[in-house]
Amino acid sequence: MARIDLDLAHAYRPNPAQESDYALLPLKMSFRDGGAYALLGPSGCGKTTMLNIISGLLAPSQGSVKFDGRDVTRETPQQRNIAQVFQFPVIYDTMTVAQNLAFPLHNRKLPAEQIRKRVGEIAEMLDMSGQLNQRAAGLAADAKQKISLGRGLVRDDVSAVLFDEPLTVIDPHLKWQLRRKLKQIHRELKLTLIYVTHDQVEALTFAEEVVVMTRGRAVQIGSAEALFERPAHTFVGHFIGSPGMNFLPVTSAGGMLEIAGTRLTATRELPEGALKLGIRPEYVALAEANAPGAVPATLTQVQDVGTHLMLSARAGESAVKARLASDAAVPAPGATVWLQVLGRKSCFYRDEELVA
Ligand SMILES: Nc1ncnc2c1ncn2[C@@H]1O[C@H](COP(=O)(O)OP(=O)(O)OP(=O)(O)O)[C@@H](O)[C@H]1O
Repeated sequence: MARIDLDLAHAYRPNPAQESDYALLPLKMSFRDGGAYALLGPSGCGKTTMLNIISGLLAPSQGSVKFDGRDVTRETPQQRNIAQVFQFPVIYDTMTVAQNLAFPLHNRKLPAEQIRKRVGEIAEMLDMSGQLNQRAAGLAADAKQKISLGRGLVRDDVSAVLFDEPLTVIDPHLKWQLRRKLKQIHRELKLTLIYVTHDQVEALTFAEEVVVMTRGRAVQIGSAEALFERPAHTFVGHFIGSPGMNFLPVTSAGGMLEIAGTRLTATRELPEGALKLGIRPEYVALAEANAPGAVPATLTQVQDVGTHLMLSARAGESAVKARLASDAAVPAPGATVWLQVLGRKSCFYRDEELVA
């Protein structure tokens, strides 16, 4: 296993001049030895570019990649000792499940007994013990992808295992099971795992730390809790959560805040000037009229989604959502409600970056 340090940028075109010429803007970040990471972001944000630079399939146009302090920037995936699992199964159809799983170990010329033991362990973790002697050709797509996952995880001497949207071909129910399985396998094997996905649920259930990316930038690296509670960038607030964070323009002056036409006393020290207040729908509450930290809003919609109520309202020019208990007393759409938006859970942004 290795600690991985990136200090690089990448442009597919020569002589990049502006930000949009870069697939990855200059970044400096580290992946801890034995950590489970997800690279999360919308299509085109640079996830696969970053993964390919880590694996050695792609050399960065600037900067370096280090494994345990050693510069590996020009090394191939084989030299870096990387295992990879792709979107679609990469297996040998004519071999049995056991032979497929054993293949990376045979290549390393491990003793037969050790191979047999390790293949048995991995098959058990993936619930494939009963299929070891079946030919891969006859198996369904998801079983084949499980073999691919197993082949990625079978060696314990790799620097890291990289996954590029590995559950794409798996049906939703099994996907859920496999995500949990991968997390369990990580706890048992302590491999460094890096997992690319555009699905926040997949990233948040699998990884200890999630790297959130947008337009070639890694805007935050953090636990599910940190991304939810203290998004470092408005993109994270918006992208993580369902629905995402509410944002309201705020003017801060001398300890007072003007939010949606209402003047409120700031509950903590804030920079002066124009800011954005970010508050998760989970933390917006109904309040009494003129309550401290509350603003008036017009209720536009109330949805009962079974486990809770989702309120949509308009405060000044801003749309605000609030998630309330399903038995909350809520007036009909059109009514004025007071929404508690200031409190311990509020975050403040300037130029899209968290400032308080
Ligand atoms: N081989 C290439 N040549 C030129 N541009 C590329 C190449 N590969 C990717 N890009 C561009 O680099 C940017 C980042 O792409 P990348 O594939 O890394 O994003 P991604 O987040 O993995 O997206 P997806 O989930 O759609 O694969 C995109 O603008 C893409 O069009």
